[in-house]
Amino acid sequence: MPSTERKVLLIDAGNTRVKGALSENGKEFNSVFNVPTDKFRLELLSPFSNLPMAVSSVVPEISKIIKGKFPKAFFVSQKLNLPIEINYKSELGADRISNMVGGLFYGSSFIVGSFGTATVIDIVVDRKFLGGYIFPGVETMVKALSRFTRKLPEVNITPSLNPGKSTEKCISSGIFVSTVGALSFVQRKFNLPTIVTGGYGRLIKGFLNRTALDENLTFRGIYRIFEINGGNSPQ
Ligand SMILES: Nc1ncnc2c1ncn2[C@@H]1O[C@H](COP(=O)(O)OP(=O)(O)OP(=O)(O)O)[C@@H](O)[C@H]1O
Ligand SMILES: CC(C)(CO)[C@@H](O)C(=O)NCCC(=O)O
Repeated sequence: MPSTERKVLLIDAGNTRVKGALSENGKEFNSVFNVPTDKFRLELLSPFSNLPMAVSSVVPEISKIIKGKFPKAFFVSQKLNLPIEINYKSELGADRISNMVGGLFYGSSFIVGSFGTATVIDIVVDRKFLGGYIFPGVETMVKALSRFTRKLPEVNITPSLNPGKSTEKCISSGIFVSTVGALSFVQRKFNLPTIVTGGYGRLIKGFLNRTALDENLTFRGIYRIFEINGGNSPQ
């Protein structure tokens, strides 16, 4: 079989951006697109329409349009056979499931920190999901402060834990400390190695101990879940 036929198109549809990557082995990931969620168009998938497709989506509209055109596309969900035991009273985000399964690459007990539109911290102990934390993502905090106050501007975040001496620096440090501080608190509580992913993961990693950065964590998990559920077998 030519190698192109074994490639899988992986899609991570988040609230701010939709990302696509190709992988042949679940270890290397070649980014093929990364677009704002409201600019996502099916044409982006046309060059890959012959490949199997595995999707993690937390955006129902994106799931719907992909399913409409590609009914065989594989979607990550709690209903699948998963290598992590999950007992959750709501529908757990597909990105959280994928990130935790991606985390198994590093061991069977860990913390995942995902810094997207929302910041999510999830705890896995002995391949069992213990629970998590969801709070506003870094950019979401920036926007919310500006939106709900009269005098606070939208600022760029500079990674610093030092107290600010201007409005801009106070907001930047405040949001940075609140995000790094939350993860640091959870690390102290659970004493587990940590994997961070998402836009601000790179900036945050440098301020924490026992923390690895994996920008492909979601793709890693999607691929693994696809594989475990026989996504490679002919239909
Ligand atoms: N390399 C980077 N350095 C700093 N900030 C970044 C970087 N990449 C993305 N960001 C910012 O981080 C935020 C989160 O980005 P990321 O792509 O991880 O998630 P997202 O797609 O925005 O979130 P979601 O997955 O929830 O849609 C975005 O607002 C983006 O502006
Ligand atoms: C928490 C987010 C927004 C993080 O992307 C996503 O995983 C989601 O929409 N989750 C659904 C709700 C939940 O996981 O409990």
